[in-house]
Formats: sequence, C-alpha cells, structure tokens
Amino acid sequence: MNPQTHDANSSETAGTSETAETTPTTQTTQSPRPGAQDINALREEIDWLDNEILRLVKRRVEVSRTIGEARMAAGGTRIVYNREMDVLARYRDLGPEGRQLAMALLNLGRGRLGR
Ligand SMILES: C=C(O[C@@H]1C=C(C(=O)O)C=C[C@H]1O)C(=O)O
Repeated sequence: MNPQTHDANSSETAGTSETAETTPTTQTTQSPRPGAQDINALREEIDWLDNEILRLVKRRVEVSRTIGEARMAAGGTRIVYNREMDVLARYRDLGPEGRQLAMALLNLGRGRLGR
C-alpha cells in the first residue's frame, strides 16, 4: 500500500511487514543528527530568533506601559484582569513554562509598579 494514499480507517494491511516497511512511523520520532555545519547554521538561527524575541518583548513592554499610564491618568485601574487572563491563555500551549513566560511579560509591562 502506498502510505500517501493510506486510509486511516482501513486495517487491511495493518500489522503486516509491508506496512512496517513503508509507513514512516519511526522517522517522526527519530532525532535528526545535524553535522557541525548544520549546528553552526542552527545556532545562527537561534541568535537571530533571540534578537527578534528581545525586540518584540521590548516593544510589548513599551505598548503595555503606554496603555497602563493612559488608563491610570484617566482614573482607571492599573490592572485589567480579564485582559491578563486572555494573555495567560495564549501561552497555555507551552504548559507551566508558558505561564511563567506570560507572567514575566505582564510583570515587565507593569514596571516598577508591578514589583
Ligand atoms: C496593556 C494593558 O494593561 C495591562 C497590561 C496587560 C498586558 O501587558 O498584556 C494586560 C492588561 C492590563 O493589566 C491593557 O489593558 O490592555
């Protein structure tokens, strides 16, 4: 059977050696083994990504502080909980570390007021 046309509901060849040989089940779990050149290129990508993340985090802090200052100047609250719940939900995919990341972003936006 051609795995590209495999019907997930079909069990006609399930468990046969043909299925074991043609279905790429191990490839998705095997870790790739990049060579030294690949590692250099991947490290360059990480450096670039960190730069971008830092740039975006700094912009986020700026925007968040601008909103907070405007709201407080108008007599509003420092924190808007339902908005913060939405931010936490966005990072839920990442598990406990996602929550820490979201909390760090929220705290950065509060600046000294949040400490
Ligand atoms: C930026 C705002 O102010 C605060 C900061 C938030 C944030 O950094 O995401 C979210 C809610 C508010 O507590 C806002 O109200 O949108």
